Amino acid sequence: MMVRIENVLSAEQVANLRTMIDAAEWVDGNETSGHQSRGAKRNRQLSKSSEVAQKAGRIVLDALGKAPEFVAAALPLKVFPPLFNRYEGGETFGNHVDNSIRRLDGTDFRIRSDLSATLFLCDPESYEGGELVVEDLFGEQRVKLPAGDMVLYPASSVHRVTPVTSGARVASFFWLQSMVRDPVQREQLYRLDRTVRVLSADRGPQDEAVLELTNLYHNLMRSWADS
Ligand SMILES: O=C(O)CCC(=O)C(=O)O
Ligand SMILES: [Fe+2]
Repeated sequence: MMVRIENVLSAEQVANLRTMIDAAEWVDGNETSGHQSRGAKRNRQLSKSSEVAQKAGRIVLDALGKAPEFVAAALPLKVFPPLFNRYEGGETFGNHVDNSIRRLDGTDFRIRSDLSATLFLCDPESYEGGELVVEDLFGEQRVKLPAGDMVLYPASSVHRVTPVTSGARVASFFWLQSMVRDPVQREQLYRLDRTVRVLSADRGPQDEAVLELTNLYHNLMRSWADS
């Protein structure tokens, strides 16, 4: 399942983040590449150990925690500290897969990457190319979102970023482990949650059907979720 989450960051938050990160030191994006993706990747990243990256990452994490649609879709258990990337002058990230397990250097913090995410930090009109292309069995999904919006997509997918032929594409990207490992179960929970919210807005939270479906949601979570 691919999900678009709108307005994770406000325009003001995007502008503040950009001021903070644009002035920082950008290094070769292969700092965080696995063996397979190394040859495919040509971009820049904020050095993961830099203070600015860590501070900016905490701002993104904080915003994620306040984005109910993100929480409902991802059911996050552990989020890897967000990173920041930048593509310009023809830079690109060819077809690759994301590592299944990620460990934070020098710590025992480790996640299984169930979902990958890109949070866009610039307007789509400000650059050419730079589409995130995610392959699934149906074909290719092409994503290029307004600043402040993010896409969640299966970490199991082959994906790429097309060359940025003018302007610059700046984004935050990260991986997370979901409480619900199985993507089919996770999607059903998300659909049920959305339906309950629609019904609840219509009938009120005390409605008998709303109560029963809410109970069903939580009982499925009890069966399927790690916590
Ligand atoms: O820049 C993006 O949107 C995706 C980056 C990516 O796929 C990665 O770093 O593994
Ligand atoms: Fe990737």
